[in-house]
Amino acid sequence: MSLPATMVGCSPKSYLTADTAERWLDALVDGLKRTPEQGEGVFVCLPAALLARGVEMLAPLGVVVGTQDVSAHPVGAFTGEDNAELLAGLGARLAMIGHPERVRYFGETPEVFGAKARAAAGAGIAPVLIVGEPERGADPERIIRPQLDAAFGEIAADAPVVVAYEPTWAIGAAEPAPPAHVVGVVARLRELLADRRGPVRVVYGGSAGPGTYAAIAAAGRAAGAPSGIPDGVFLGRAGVDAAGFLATIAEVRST
Ligand SMILES: O=C[C@H](O)COP(=O)(O)O
Repeated sequence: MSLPATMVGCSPKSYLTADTAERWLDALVDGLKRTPEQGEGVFVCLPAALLARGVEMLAPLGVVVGTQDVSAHPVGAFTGEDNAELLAGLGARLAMIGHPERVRYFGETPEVFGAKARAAAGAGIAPVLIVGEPERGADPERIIRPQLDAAFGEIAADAPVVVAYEPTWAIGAAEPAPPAHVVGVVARLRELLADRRGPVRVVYGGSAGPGTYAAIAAAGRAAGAPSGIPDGVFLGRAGVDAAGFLATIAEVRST
């Protein structure tokens, strides 16, 4: 599976209901249809319950549709689980793995993340690996290396992956991580990912919205560190507002 060169996406987490999801999808379709690129370079990671509808509405525009989770278990007697084969068959091309909210609220461990990455990649779904340090001031590399290893120990070196750098302290915060900090970590992440043989994209998430990508790109240019500029941004709350998501898509495309 290939990945777009630039990737700007949204995980609406569990903010949507049946009604608001329909309005959100309608607004995205409407906004994307007004752009020459339509859904190129755009991705969404939806609750599994919205996957089929999201694929139906967004995939024809070229949006890459994925999920926020994937079962670590195969097809079988695992009540409540959404196995990777099922998700892939419904059109999922991405699955988020390792989000701090999965750790905090659902007790997921690096072993679970590894098993989920294996299941996703085995079904042809690219894992979106969420990595980042838990506290401001912590050494990102010390935390990120084992997070990457937990997944990379389970999937082939040529499997496509998206790595979302999301420092936990910047998720659901008043503002994103400082642009210079993001540039430093993303540049190092690209070095850590250099031995991957398949497509790899690096995006930034954590209170991102309109203005975030432009600020990081400006910091990367000012530092003479183009490798520190991520391939896109990954929105949570700000993207639940379709206008905010569309504005961010336009910004990334024009930066
Ligand atoms: O996956 C998305 C991130 O957790 C970002 O969420 P946020 O933009 O609401 O901070």
